[in-house]
Amino acid sequence: MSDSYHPSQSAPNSAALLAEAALKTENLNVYYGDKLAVRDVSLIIPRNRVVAFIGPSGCGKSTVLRCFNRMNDLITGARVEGQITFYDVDLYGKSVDPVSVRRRIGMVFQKPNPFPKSIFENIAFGARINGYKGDLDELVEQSLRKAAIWDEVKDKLKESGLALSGGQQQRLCIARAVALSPDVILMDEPCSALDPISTMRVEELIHELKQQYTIVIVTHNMHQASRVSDLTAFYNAEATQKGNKVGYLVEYDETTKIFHNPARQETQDYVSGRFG
Ligand SMILES: Nc1ncnc2c1ncn2[C@@H]1O[C@H](COP(=O)(O)OP(=O)(O)OP(=O)(O)O)[C@@H](O)[C@H]1O
Repeated sequence: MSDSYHPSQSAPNSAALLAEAALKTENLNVYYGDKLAVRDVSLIIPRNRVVAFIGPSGCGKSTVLRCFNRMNDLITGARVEGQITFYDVDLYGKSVDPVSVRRRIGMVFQKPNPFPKSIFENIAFGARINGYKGDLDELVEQSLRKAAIWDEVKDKLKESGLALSGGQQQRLCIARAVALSPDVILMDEPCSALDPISTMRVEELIHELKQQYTIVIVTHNMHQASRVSDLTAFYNAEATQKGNKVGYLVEYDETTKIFHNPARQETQDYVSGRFG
């Protein structure tokens, strides 16, 4: 085990953690084929908090994020060891249906990916196939309002979601995730394809959404991590003897601590831009 790994620092004992644990990983290892991609991640994602994952490219941020809603199940050869619990239920337990996991733990991707359908159908479609029995008009309006895009689209609900700007498309995708009433929303670099104004809108939206949802966001933008998150997990990667790189969690704590007074020198080096 590397000198840089200190398990005690992967579980902060801070005020931000006083909320109930929504997600918890214990000694999580993720492999692609026989290659270990991330090792020994233990952390708690508290309910109704925003947690940012930061770190250099390839350190496993997206890999860990995808474990939270079993998206890695869809990648041939991907394998998880250790435990992930979602409100104390083993997320990888034999009786757990990955599709229902993804309903409760939604995901927004780097590139906005609306369905090639109307704005209305982008929201209504998922609800309908999930057997939603309520008023679809109401659901569409409420979801678009929660994603702060209702005013911009309310007069063109029949138009294609693909005709919206990139920033609007991303908020539409957030509305689509919200419409399924998830507990957690995972966001994998949700602003990296957006201009600064759209980015600001999405960041404001994250602030609003955390009243109701738990959010985990992967971001390369450290200003964004410091603006939007309550807690930050810093990952790094190191070369193994075989010459592969393996990611690990260096430090996890309140965002202000990670950015202004981290416990580890490698965190300090990264947040001050000295590497990565
Ligand atoms: N589908 C896949 N198949 C095989 N290996 C993968 C796959 N996805 C990721 N990896 C490997 O797992 C490791 C971690 O990748 P991951 O994308 O999780 O890192 P990341 O920190 O999110 O990187 P980035 O910031 O560049 O998105 C890398 O070595 C990567 O090559």
